[in-house]
Amino acid sequence: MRGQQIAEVRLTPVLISDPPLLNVQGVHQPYTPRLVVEIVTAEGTTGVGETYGDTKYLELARPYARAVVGHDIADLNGLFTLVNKIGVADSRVDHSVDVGGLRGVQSADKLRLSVVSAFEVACLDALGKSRGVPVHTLLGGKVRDAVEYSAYLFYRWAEHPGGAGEKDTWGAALDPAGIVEQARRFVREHGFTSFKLKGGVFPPEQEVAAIRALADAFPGHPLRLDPNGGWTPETSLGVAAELADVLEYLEDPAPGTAAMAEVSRGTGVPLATNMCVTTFPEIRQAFLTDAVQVVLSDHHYWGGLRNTRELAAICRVFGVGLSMHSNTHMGISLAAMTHVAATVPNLDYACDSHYPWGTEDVITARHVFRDGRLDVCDAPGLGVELDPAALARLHRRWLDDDGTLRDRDDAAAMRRAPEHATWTSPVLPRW
Ligand SMILES: O=C([O-])C(=O)C[C@H](O)[C@@H](O)C(=O)[O-]
Ligand SMILES: [Mg+2]
Repeated sequence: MRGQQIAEVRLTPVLISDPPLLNVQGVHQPYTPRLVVEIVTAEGTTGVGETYGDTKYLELARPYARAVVGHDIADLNGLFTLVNKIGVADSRVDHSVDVGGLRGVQSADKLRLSVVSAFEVACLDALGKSRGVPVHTLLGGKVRDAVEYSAYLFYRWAEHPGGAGEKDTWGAALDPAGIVEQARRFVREHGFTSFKLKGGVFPPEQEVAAIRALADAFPGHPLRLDPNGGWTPETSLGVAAELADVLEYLEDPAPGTAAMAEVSRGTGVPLATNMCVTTFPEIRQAFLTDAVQVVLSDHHYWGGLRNTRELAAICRVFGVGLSMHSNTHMGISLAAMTHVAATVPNLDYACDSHYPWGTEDVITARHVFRDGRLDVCDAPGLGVELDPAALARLHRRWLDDDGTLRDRDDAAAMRRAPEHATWTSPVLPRW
């Protein structure tokens, strides 16, 4: 159908505000790069997608945007054939954990998948709009009417070094009492009933104390701790033993599949990952060695919504649980996450989302969590509308940036604090 062919692609990199959230690598920058992809069909339907906006993704997205012109939006498999023709510079491929994202290896394929995912989502959005059906229908239909998210708790500073970026009213959270207070606000404002604490920031005993404080404040609620590979297997086993009675799962306690398998052999606490299983080729070793019991999917780097469902099917076969990972993102991605999560029967855990930390968006109406859940939208496509003025404003910020913030680097952001002027991302495991 000619009308379904892609006539134009608009790529708009933006910088969105991000609070000073701490992790094992450092601290979030005041603004995070994201890329908005708009696909316009010959008949004039527009679909939107969102992905990482760092330079390494833009470098691929630009030639890819030219390559997909003339492509039929319904030919979703063909999007992958086309992206495989885009070369990736060797310098972009890195088998260590990247300094900002904490998302495991960066293979050429994974970079390509992170780009194609936004185009796949945009095509699904356009296809849904042109057929008058929601994206979840195009994925086979929803199996639930609401998707549950967990409160994503972070140690954080009150503000960015030098007062940079946007101000917020959260204040600092650097000890168990601060984390409990943060959790209470998340509950008040969004109704979350499960909690994840981003760890790897302080020595493990302090983070164990924070989880204990959460368990006391919210008895019986699911709790997770994620130090992003910050601990040795021995330390991980110590933490697992201390928190076995309250943890729903322990996320990436130790770096790499072999270390995770070692931890797994010594504890009954389920281990989750968004670091050692982030691509299809990594699944085999991890599952065969029982290194992980839960995979945190992320449609951005797994290559879109249909690949997420393929991952879910593999997890189902192996009896491995599925949850959802999140980096800083906007409402287009949250809509995409919710549509795919609605269609996966074995999405057994509340999904992660940074969204409640965000204050800026490119959609006209921000998503609202009720009782920690998002209703699954039945409007055509993703069910979100792009706000051109907001998009232009956030793009302006990207244009005005001298390049410092266009590539996420949590270690560099940390060095901007005078007391951490010599900070480098720690060699993992740190403790
Ligand atoms: O391990 C995880 O869950 C993440 O990678 C989520 C985010 O990257 C988080 O760690 C962050 O943004 O600091
Ligand atoms: Mg994680």
